[in-house]
Parts: sequence; structure tokens; C-alpha cells
Amino acid sequence: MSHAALPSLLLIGCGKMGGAMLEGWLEQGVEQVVVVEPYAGATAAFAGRVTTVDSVEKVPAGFSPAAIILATKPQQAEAALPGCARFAQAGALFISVMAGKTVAGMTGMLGGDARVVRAMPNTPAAVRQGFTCCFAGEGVTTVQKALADALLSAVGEVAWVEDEGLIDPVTAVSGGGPAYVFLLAEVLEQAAISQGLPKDLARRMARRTVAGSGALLAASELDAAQLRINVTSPKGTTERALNVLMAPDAWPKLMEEAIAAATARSRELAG
Ligand SMILES: NC(=O)C1=CN([C@@H]2O[C@H](COP(=O)(O)OP(=O)(O)OC[C@H]3O[C@@H](n4cnc5c(N)ncnc54)[C@H](O)[C@@H]3O)[C@@H](O)[C@H]2O)C=CC1
Ligand SMILES: O=C(O)[C@@H]1CCC=N1
Repeated sequence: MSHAALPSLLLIGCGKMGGAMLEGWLEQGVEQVVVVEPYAGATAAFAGRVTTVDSVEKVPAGFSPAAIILATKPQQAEAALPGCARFAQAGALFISVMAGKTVAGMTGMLGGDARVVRAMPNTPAAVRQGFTCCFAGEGVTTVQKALADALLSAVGEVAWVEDEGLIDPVTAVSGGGPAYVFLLAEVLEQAAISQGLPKDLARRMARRTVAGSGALLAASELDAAQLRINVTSPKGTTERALNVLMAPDAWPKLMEEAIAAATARSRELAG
């Protein structure tokens, strides 16, 4: 009998997000993983640790996964999902991380009775620091919901919503959120260079400042606003910078617009 922490999984699509979660699951210990991935380069990092096939038809006949993780691009769903219908008939749990794709849209491709959890993770899952927000479709059992929770908890923090429509703003905020934070590191580095700092030093400073601030935020019970105030000496240097960043048309408004744009795109991807 296996002592792996997690049960057998079938991963459909091992790109940036599927690969990030797989890294976390393997670190935790999985009974067996079969990966369906047509692009060999995507699975190179997992050689010897998982079984890889290039199409779902080639999944070994006797393999009976507890969950099938759908991690292709939304635009690749029509090609990838119909071949998974045989697992739906067997009552398996599907966990889709695809942006936009609704439970109704997916059951349409998998067969009407497919049990689908929509999950919106993010790439810090690769270092088990992810955040995933989930919605359980009709027919998902309590045991299957607990399995989805366990799998996603293995790569970070998990939350559930009862309203599927909330997954669209979740996609915009926490799904894409790491990109906005990485952009912050990029522009901070550029600004440092503009003030005459050498490139290597600018890069180190920007990366460590963003990563260290994230670690402080994670470790602290204080609000982000209070942590910001703690840096900001009255009439000091940070105050001058924040007067620029927090101006009415600056970051607060830009972030509102950015999140609204991403939420709208998530709704479009349903189609
Ligand atoms: N990248 C991210 O930060 C996040 C991505 N997502 C979602 O995860 C999904 C994947 O995104 P990424 O990993 O960024 O894209 P990606 O392009 O890196 O990965 C998709 C993978 O699916 C493979 N694939 C294509 N057709 C396939 C098929 N028929 N069967 C099996 N595999 C197939 C591709 O070769 C590729 O490796 C998307 O639906 C996205 O909305 C969700 C949250 C965050
Ligand atoms: O950009 C995207 O569409 C996906 C969903 C959230 C992060 N990446």
C-alpha cells in the first residue's frame, strides 16, 4: 500500500500553471501521476518522476485517477476535453484551472454528468505559496470537494466561493496577481537604473525588496496599509514617492481599471 500524501492524478497540459502545481504535488508525494502533454519540452523537467503521454487516448487503460486536472489554455479545451469523457463516465473528479471556462461549458464537452471543480490557482504554487479559489459544480461529492481542497492546499492557501461568477474577478486578482507583482519588480529595477544605480545592484535590490516585502506581509498580522505607513516617515522620502503613486489618477485608479479589464476578459473566455 502506498504512503503517498496525495492520490493518483491525471494532468492534462503541463505548461506554466500545470507544471507549477505538479512541482508542488511531487514535493508532497503523489501515488502516481500521468501527464498528457503534446509538447515534449514542457515535461522535460519531470522526466523520471511522472509518466508522460502525448494524447489522452494513450493514457494506460488501467489507470484510474482520483482527479483529472485540466490545465490547457482555454482555447485548447475543445481539442483536449472530449477525449476525457471516459473518465467522466467513471465518476472521476475534474479540476479545471482554465480561465473563463464555465462548469456548464466543460460538462458540455465532457458529458452531462461530469463532476467539475473550477479552481483558479497562481504560479507561486510552484513553491507551495499559491492561492487558489474554487467553485464546485453540481454533483461534486463532499469527498471529491475535500480531495480538491487537499490537492490545492498542498500548493498553498485555498478558498471556496458559492457563486461561479466570482471566479472571473478572482482570475483577475489572484490568478494574474503575480504578474503585477513581477511587473513591480521590473519597473522598480528600471527606476533604480534611471537614478544611476548599476544594473546588477538595481536588479538585486528590486527582487529582494519585492520578495522581502511579500515575506513580511505573509508573516505579519498588520494590514498592508499599516505596513506601508510603517515605512513612511512624515515629511520623509517615501512620502514624496507615495504622493506620486497614490495620486487620484495613479495606482488606485489604474489597478481598478486593470482588474476590471482582466475580469471582463475572463467573462469573454467563457464563450
Ligand atoms: N499561468 C498562470 O499564471 C495561470 C494560468 N491559469 C490557467 O492555466 C491554464 C494553462 O495556462 P499556462 O500554463 O499559462 O499555459 P501554457 O501554454 O504554459 O500551458 C498549456 C499546456 O497545455 C498543453 N496542451 C495543449 N493542447 C493540449 C492537449 N490537447 N492535451 C494536453 N495538453 C495540451 C500545451 O502544450 C502547454 O504545455 C490556462 O487555462 C490558464 O487560464 C490559471 C491560473 C494562473
Ligand atoms: O492570463 C491568463 O489568462 C491566466 C489566468 C490567470 C493568470 N493567467
